[in-house]
Amino acid sequence: MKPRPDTLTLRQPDDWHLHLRDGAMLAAVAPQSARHFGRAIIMPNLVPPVVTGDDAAAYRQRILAALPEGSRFRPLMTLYLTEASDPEDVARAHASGLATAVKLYPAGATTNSASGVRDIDKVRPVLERMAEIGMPLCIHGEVTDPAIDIFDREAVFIDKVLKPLRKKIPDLKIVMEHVTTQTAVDYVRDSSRNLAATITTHHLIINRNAILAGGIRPHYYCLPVAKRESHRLALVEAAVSGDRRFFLGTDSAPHSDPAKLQPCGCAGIFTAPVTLSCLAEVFEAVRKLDKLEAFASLNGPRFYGLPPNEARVTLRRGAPLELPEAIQTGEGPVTLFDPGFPLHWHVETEAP
Ligand SMILES: NC(=O)N[C@@H](CC(=O)O)C(=O)O
Ligand SMILES: [Zn+2]
Ligand SMILES: [Zn+2]
Repeated sequence: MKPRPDTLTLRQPDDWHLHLRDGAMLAAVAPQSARHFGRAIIMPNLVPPVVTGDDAAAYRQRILAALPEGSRFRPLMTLYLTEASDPEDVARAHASGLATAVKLYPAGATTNSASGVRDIDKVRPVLERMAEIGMPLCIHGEVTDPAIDIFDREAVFIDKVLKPLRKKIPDLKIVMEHVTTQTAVDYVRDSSRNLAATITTHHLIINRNAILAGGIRPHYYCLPVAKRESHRLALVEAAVSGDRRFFLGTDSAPHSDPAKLQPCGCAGIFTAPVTLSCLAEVFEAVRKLDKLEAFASLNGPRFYGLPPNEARVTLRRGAPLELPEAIQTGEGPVTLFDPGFPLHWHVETEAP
């Protein structure tokens, strides 16, 4: 049997789905991602949302201002698709290099999605324009029909929305964000082109028992909600497979503890600081550490048509990490994702 490796050097990973928020929260969480990641696709679900090219330019400046001195972290901006989005504005923002992608939230599907899309036909001119110019669409893939069980909303979205959309606009490049089901994994695997999926840190680690068994645990509540164990196993299999259509999007989504610990608490799990250590444990457990670089550092840039990062990070096995339970922010404490097992992999990065 091969001895277990104690170090692993990879091209610096990127995060293809990240919430940085704004104001005091942005100031606290941006350095956490910038420590480990080269780039991140920045989610636009602020209040009010980042809709236009001008909104994205201003938000990008606020993100850059929140980074530590000398940081090389690059925020890749997305535009929040509304029924009033202007195809010309979207195309201009893409052509100038300001916006990397557009984000589709079905109205009401998740945190700050009220300005999202109710009728997908209304945004067809934008989507057709994006297909022409090769601009990817990132999708929160859940239906919002209250008659559909929350555990089925992703699978129903694939049938009712995604399949018809991909038939109508086959040239549109789509990322199904934060997939949580075997159904979604199979759908992506069966597609021939223009479709990929991000997988989060937490969906590789928890199933729905983490939220509900033995007491209700709001810090494990996110959307799409974690599913049963067989689905988690399908996600792990996809992530470690090396298949280029699956890559890391942490969906690190900080909310203050007071906002989470409520009779109706916010959805979102804050994983950015522990993601690389968690992933190393997950990949190692199935003896696929050699596939971590593809998942975290190579497949994402390839789908987005960008070069992988030149910098390297080294993961080194050591004593279990001692992590704070929460980070302090100007909006109150934000609890860190606890994977429920010790994290032995320490992250060493090249100095900026
Ligand atoms: N994933 C979540 O549970 N929450 C995200 C929104 C999202 O990505 O759907 C958030 O912005 O808090
Ligand atoms: Zn989402
Ligand atoms: Zn998200």
